[in-house]
Amino acid sequence: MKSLHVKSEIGRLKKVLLHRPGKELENLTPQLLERLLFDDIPWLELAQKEHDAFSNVFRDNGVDVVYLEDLVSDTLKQSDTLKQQFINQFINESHVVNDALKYRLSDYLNGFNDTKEMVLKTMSGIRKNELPSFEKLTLTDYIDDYPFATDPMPNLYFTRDPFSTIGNGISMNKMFTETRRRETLYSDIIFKHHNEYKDKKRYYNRDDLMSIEGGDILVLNETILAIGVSQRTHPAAIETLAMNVFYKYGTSFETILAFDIPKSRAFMHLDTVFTQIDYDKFTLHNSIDQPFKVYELTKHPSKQGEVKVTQIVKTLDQILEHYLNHPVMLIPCGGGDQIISFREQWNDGANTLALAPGEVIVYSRNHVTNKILTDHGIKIHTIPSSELSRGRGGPRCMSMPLIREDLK
Ligand SMILES: NC(=[NH2+])NCCC[C@H](N)C(=O)O
Repeated sequence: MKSLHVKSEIGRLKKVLLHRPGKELENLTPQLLERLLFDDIPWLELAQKEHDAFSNVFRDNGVDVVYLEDLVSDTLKQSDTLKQQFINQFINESHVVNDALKYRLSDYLNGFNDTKEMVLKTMSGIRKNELPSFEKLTLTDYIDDYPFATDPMPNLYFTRDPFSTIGNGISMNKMFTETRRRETLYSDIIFKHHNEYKDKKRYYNRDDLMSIEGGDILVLNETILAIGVSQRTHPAAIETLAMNVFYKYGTSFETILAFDIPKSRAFMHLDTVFTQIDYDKFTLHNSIDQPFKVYELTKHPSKQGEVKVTQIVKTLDQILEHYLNHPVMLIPCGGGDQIISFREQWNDGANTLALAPGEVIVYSRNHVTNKILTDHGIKIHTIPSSELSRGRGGPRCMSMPLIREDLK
């Protein structure tokens, strides 16, 4: 079996990548929330329990769960050089302001006997006052009272976004916000050096120019990708990915549908607008304006090596029916009720993760949407969500499928 294989959104899930939220959540303060893309401060202990319930749903359903922190530390344990290289890169990309602090950080991280503890420390953020022999050495130390030597990365539990499994390859995403950019250091090290994951085809790179995030990338089937043109994903990034998918690497993908969605946090990614729950059923954002502007990208029929772009303006169901070749049903979050829909959309009611066709993981708090799904014959696995939902992402955002079975 290949170590990466995802040719749909709904094929039976066999292996998934998660990150169990850690101390990075305890380094959130009201002052940092907006910049670190949170709306509230989750209580870590309960967030971890909720996350464990999430991972148990996978295990109970035959899905192999792997954790980001384990893959990274297994990779780094292979060689001291690699570990040092990772530490250096982490410090460089954390925008540490002076050399004295850089040396202290490097010593501190090298002082961990346990590589996984060291990795978790880079994720949680390092406070200046936890560095050994912290004393004021430089002008910055005297005057700058910012508490962190390196910022926490609270969004790491949204493993959907930093890289995306596409077929048997990946897109190593370039994150839109500075605060999420270092997250791809972890996936980068895995896909460069982990024995099972190294040397996979890369359709995008973290140092490419324009941003693209995994929440915007949906694998509709083995020939079609849907990608949101959002606040976070730039059209030029989609064009680069298209060139790589169509020409540079032989892949099965022939069409990319670029969905032009509103450029605002309320429509953060395409997977907050719709997710697939069955062959013919999708959830839908409660207040998206229709028709959609969608751009079809294909190999140019006459100009070798170029991408042909065709604009289509249609409703979402018309678009999906045309490309999937069968009728589809869109199920609006909250059933369209003015109050319920906004409330449940706020808690990612439309953001489901399929374990198999017609079987999805959802947040328990979105009980109205969940009931509608059940009424439509969908099997739902509910997970507790009072803390996890404060990061504004649902089950799809918190998971990156590595292997799905092909659809029949
Ligand atoms: N695929 C998703 N919709 N991810 C949601 C990520 C939420 C996260 N707080 C952010 O703003 O980046």
